[in-house]
Amino acid sequence: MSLEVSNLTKIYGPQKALDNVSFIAEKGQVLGFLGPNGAGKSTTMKIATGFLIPDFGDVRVNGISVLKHPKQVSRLIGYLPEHNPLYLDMYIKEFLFFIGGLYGMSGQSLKNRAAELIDLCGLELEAHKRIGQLSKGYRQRVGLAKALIHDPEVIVLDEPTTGLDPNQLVEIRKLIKNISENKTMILSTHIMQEVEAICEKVVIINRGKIVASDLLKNLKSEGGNTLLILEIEEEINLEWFQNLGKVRYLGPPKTAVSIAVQDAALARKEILATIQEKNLSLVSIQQQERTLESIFQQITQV
Ligand SMILES: Nc1ncnc2c1ncn2[C@@H]1O[C@H](COP(=O)(O)OP(=O)(O)OP(=O)(O)O)[C@@H](O)[C@H]1O
Repeated sequence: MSLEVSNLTKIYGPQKALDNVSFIAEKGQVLGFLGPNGAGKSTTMKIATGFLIPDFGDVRVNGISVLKHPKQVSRLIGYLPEHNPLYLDMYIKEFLFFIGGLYGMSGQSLKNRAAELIDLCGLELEAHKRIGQLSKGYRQRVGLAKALIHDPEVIVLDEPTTGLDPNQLVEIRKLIKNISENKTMILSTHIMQEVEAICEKVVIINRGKIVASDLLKNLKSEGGNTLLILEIEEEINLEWFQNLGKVRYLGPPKTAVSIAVQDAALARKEILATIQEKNLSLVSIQQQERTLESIFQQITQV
């Protein structure tokens, strides 16, 4: 089952929060939806799950329009919103029965499904507590169980690990990876390690526009596997190093740049030759493997 986002535009007053956003998430492939704060991730997720109407564009789940058939689509999608809303006075099971009821589930099949999710989401030991008594990590697990109760084909998770401690983080990531099998999953985040650990495909949004969309492995190899960080005392003109690979300023000030290169040894020689030829003062050249984090910074920093 695919989720196809087509030409979404959303305007808030004078601000275009989304500007012609399109991408496709496909079955069996976790799609990491990345962007800095305020880029438009949650707005896209809310529209995709039928909670917000766009000014232009549509989202189709298996060809079914969320604008024309919001109820039908909501049965196909499980959504964990950024601020995971839960009923704090309810017990976990009671809450899952309540949510299942909203999807028309009842009787033994609902009981079985709730028990299955309590097990899958590692909630057994806490099952006797009210949701308000749970830690943040366990509340996230309840949010995941809630999103999965109706066994949706498409799962949309908006920053599911924000605020978790390192142990909870690893556990929840494992859980997300497990439940993603044979499903279509969109995971919105700004944590790069999370994407490296879970996702096959990456879509990067910046200031409401899609700036990259590719398989993670393609994105990482594109434009060179090594990043050279050059700092000199003078202001750098990007054109000096453009023939070596993708160059971006790291500042202001414009005295440091990152250059994504294929052949680091050759590029270093050429950089030194340019510095000598132009009589510039070298501060440092550092070499890093190109990680998703450095790609993200290169793409989303001005
Ligand atoms: N209801 C609203 N009214 C006005 N502006 C809004 C509203 N909702 C979102 N925005 C603006 O739209 C832009 C995109 O917001 P959105 O929440 O989608 O970003 P995000 O990528 O999810 O950010 P974060 O990572 O910080 O959660 C932001 O500039 C935000 O202030």
